[in-house]
Amino acid sequence: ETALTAASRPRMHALAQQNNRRARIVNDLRMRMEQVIAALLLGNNLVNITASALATSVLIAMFGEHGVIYATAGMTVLVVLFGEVLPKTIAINNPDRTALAVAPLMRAFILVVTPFTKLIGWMVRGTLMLFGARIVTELGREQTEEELRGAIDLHTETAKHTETSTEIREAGAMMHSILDLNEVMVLDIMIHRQNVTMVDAEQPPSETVAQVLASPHTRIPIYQGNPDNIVGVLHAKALLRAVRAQNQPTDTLDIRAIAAKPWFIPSTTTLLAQLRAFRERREHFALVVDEYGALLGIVTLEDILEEIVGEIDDEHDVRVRGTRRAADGSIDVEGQVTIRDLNRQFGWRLPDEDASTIAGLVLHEARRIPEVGQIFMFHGFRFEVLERHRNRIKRVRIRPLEPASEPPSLAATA
Ligand SMILES: Nc1ncnc2c1ncn2[C@@H]1O[C@H](COP(=O)(O)OP(=O)(O)OP(=O)(O)O)[C@@H](O)[C@H]1O
Repeated sequence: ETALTAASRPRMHALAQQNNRRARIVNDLRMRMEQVIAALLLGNNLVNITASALATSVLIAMFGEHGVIYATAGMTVLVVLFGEVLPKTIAINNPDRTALAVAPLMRAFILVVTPFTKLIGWMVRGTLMLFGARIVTELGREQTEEELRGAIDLHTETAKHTETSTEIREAGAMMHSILDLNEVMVLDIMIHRQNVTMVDAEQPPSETVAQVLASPHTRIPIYQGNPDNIVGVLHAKALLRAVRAQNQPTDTLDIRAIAAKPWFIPSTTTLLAQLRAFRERREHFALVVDEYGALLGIVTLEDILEEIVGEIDDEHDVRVRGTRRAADGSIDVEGQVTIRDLNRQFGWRLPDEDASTIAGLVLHEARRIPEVGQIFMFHGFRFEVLERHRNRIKRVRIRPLEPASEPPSLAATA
């Protein structure tokens, strides 16, 4: 029982995948732990009680009434030593090997005593139900994930002083990020609409060509009338082909006809779902909309992959847009920069549960529209509002506080 409980779940799973018969039996037994415990206890008690009864009767025959004391002392030592401590110590020190070794025999034994254990099972369940208790034989999804995260950290921790520790730490961070994909939404990582390069469908095509050439990006959304009304996504290569194929002046190009159909996705889509959608649709670019269909921003395949592997810069990419290091070491950040990007670039741990942009975080913490020049201190950082436009915070200066001067809660000064 000790070995079965302590054996590594991931390892048994991996062995079973490689067709290891014994590992399959271990997994199978673990699925019905209730039966295993009942069978083992039955066998255990049967052996212990029979041995004690025999020893007592033999020793009484030899020493008279004192035989009871000798039998109790002798059997206690034997049972505790050879029946409990010794086998459990072996099992706990080598759970995987022990579990694999005993599993087939244990399964056969369980089969034989099934009629009795079934009876015991009913009685146990009946009694538990009487007290309103629930029986859990396997770990839930959340617990398994916790266990997996713990295993990753343990692995990283043990490699701390080895030559490959940096690689292992990076690999550990990637594995955590993969597990996060199911929890993070596109809203948290998208490029906000204000930072998206778009072109007006109604402007002269030659201007569009100039804008596409000037942009570091390959896919440019086209809007008609106002930026909320996206009518297509222009691929730079499609534009190049059209320009090349056309003998007339560029201004006669039909930009809307060249553009691909826009693909809109809800902002609450998880990164895992979006990754799958990108692969299934063989697309790299999606427009993120809120529940009313209003455009919030864009997300690309690269943005999701960066969540796993960290920043991927290609020859045209710009480092986190909207951040600049000030002379005193603080960072000037545009309001629309996402908290996730900042945390990643500067190794900070600002919370991104209540707001996804830095302006949103300041508004959330300040609980009012702050004035320019106002300073806030929270989450171990000092935030100074540098620029505001109407109700929007446009620029903030951020500086990590010295650990000693970190205030316990929000403090605002005008
Ligand atoms: N039109 C756009 N406006 C603003 N940001 C964009 C635009 N297109 C892509 N990005 C952003 O640029 C980064 C790189 O994305 P991605 O590599 O998919 O596109 P790209 O910059 O057009 O480069 P590529 O030519 O490799 O496709 C991502 O963060 C993505 O969100």
